[in-house]
Amino acid sequence: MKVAVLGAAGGIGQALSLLLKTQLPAGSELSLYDVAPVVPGVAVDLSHIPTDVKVAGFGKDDLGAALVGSDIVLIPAGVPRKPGMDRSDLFNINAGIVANLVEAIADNCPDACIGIITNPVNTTVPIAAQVLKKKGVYNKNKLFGVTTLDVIRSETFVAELEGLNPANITVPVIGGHSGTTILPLLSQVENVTFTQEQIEQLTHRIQNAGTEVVEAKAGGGSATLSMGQAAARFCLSLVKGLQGEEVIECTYVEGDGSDAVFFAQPVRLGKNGVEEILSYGALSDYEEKCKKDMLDGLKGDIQTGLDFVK
Ligand SMILES: NC(=O)C1=CN([C@@H]2O[C@H](COP(=O)(O)OP(=O)(O)OC[C@H]3O[C@@H](n4cnc5c(N)ncnc54)[C@H](O)[C@@H]3O)[C@@H](O)[C@H]2O)C=CC1
Ligand SMILES: O=C([O-])CC(=O)C(=O)O
Repeated sequence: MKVAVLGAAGGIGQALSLLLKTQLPAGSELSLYDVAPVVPGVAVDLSHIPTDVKVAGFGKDDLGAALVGSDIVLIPAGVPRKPGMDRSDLFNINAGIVANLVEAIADNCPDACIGIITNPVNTTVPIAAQVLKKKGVYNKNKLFGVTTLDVIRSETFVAELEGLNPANITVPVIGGHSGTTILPLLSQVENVTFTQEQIEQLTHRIQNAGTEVVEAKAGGGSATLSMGQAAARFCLSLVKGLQGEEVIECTYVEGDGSDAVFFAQPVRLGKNGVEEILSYGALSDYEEKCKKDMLDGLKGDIQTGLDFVK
């Protein structure tokens, strides 16, 4: 299994690469690409960890070499938020970065599964889809917006509130990855009952958890360590799927379009990427209203991405 990380020298990239170096199956290859000159050093540093995962670093002129033969490409390249910014404020810089990187993926490893981490995810995933379509290699079952951070935050916050082990909690999170488009389905958490007030407070905290980190880092960036963990979990699920196991994850994909063209929802991963888009089940009245209220915003974010690539 070959996994490429584009933006590997950044805050997320380094945390993610460390986790993959220690957790990918034996015999895997990890290919680290970044425009920052430190990237070969990150690769050398990781290569001293005694696991059977080969690491190679690629600088800015070697994107093709980094990508060739990749089964999975993860993209955390781009700029993060500062306090006072929305994720959509990152569009001007990050849209072009994602478009260029995805174009290179189309040229060098068109069959790879692609996980987009770069914000604004609601918009960068449609951009990636358009670029792949233009190149004639779009496979909707292999393009993912990584929304796993919303899932692990939900698991953590529910466990904290209820005094439970987060390992035993599952919370589906649907919609998108910014503000109210993040919709945790707290009505579906097993063996826990919340008051309406608790549901509203938890929902608000999960939707604003990115901002919580941005403000706590006070200008030093956004979530990197928890995102590294989230992306590693998602990547390892993709690996298991490609190896023939069935795994379920919530992720932002092109589905049947019944809510929006791109929508985060539970999917069954397998040898072909998405094997099946799963139903997210019945929503409570509150969740139904939250979904209805956010859909126009999500659709607008998607259209911005579709319009970016002419
Ligand atoms: N999907 C999600 O849940 C989350 C997404 N993010 C997003 O992830 C992105 C990265 O965040 P951080 O790692 O904190 O930022 P960072 O600034 O620490 O790292 C970004 C890296 O990307 C590299 N880079 C920039 N342009 C590039 C290009 N054209 N090709 C390759 N590498 C390039 C930079 O050199 C840098 O090393 C941001 O857009 C952030 O908003 C952050 C947290 C959660
Ligand atoms: O909030 C941000 O800008 C980074 C992010 O997507 C998150 O932490 O969920």
